[in-house]
Amino acid sequence: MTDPRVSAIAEELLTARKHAREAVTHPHQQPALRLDGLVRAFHQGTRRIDVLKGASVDILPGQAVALVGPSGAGKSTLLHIAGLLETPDSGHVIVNGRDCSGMGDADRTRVRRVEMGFVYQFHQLLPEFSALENVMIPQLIRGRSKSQAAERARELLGTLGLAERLEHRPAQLSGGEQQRTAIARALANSPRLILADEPTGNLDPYTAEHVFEALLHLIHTTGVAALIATHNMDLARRMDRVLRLEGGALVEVQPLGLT
Ligand SMILES: Nc1ncnc2c1ncn2[C@@H]1O[C@H](COP(=O)(O)OP(=O)(O)OP(=O)(O)O)[C@@H](O)[C@H]1O
Repeated sequence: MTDPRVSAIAEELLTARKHAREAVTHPHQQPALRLDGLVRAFHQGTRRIDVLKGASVDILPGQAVALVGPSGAGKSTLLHIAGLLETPDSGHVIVNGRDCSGMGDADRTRVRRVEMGFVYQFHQLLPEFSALENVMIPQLIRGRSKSQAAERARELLGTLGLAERLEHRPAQLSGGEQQRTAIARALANSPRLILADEPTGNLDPYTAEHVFEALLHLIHTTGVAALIATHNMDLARRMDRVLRLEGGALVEVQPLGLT
């Protein structure tokens, strides 16, 4: 017989996914992220590579959105632009209703710190600090007190199953534990938007599954919006929406129809 706690969690997840899908058809909510007509080309010698040719999308709070496409399609380029690390040749990045296109460096950094969390394939945790400290640091930078930051870090790491690993340094954690710590760090300041580039790409399939489930659970329970680039079609089809980069544009595809 299924453990009732498992059934309750499964039901909670299904309801959250249903709401996230419904949000697509009830776009009265303000998007956490709007990409509007992004264009980006690179020049190499005399050669010009048109990577983005008018990529647009709205992502609503609580939606986990997969970003797929073949190698070289422009997924990382799009994430860098959405994360305000690069500027497009034209087009707009609108975060929680604010157009960030014309912002200077200081404002872009502030929006990144306050509104966004980043998860990369290689977690980039600070090796000399414990898991707890790694999750506290972005909060201390934001001006939270040490005790508040520690409380929030404990709560997040506990939710991710790392309550017994708080004092471990990255080298003393498994790959999956390191990546879960990185997810906790990304969520530490309660961002409105998570941007993730192959967040489970360096993990074995079993560990990847656990890390992905933890990430999905947090997206659906906190209401953060997430754009997650992945080559893993099994993971992509379990997200609320799937966007494929095709010919420099974003095309919405049906998760269940993915190959
Ligand atoms: N700084 C740069 N200078 C020149 N070309 C670049 C630069 N950055 C990216 N490109 C080119 O832009 C294209 C898109 O690269 P991008 O890394 O965004 O693709 P991707 O979809 O993330 O690929 P992958 O799945 O392999 O990570 C590639 O052809 C790449 O060579």
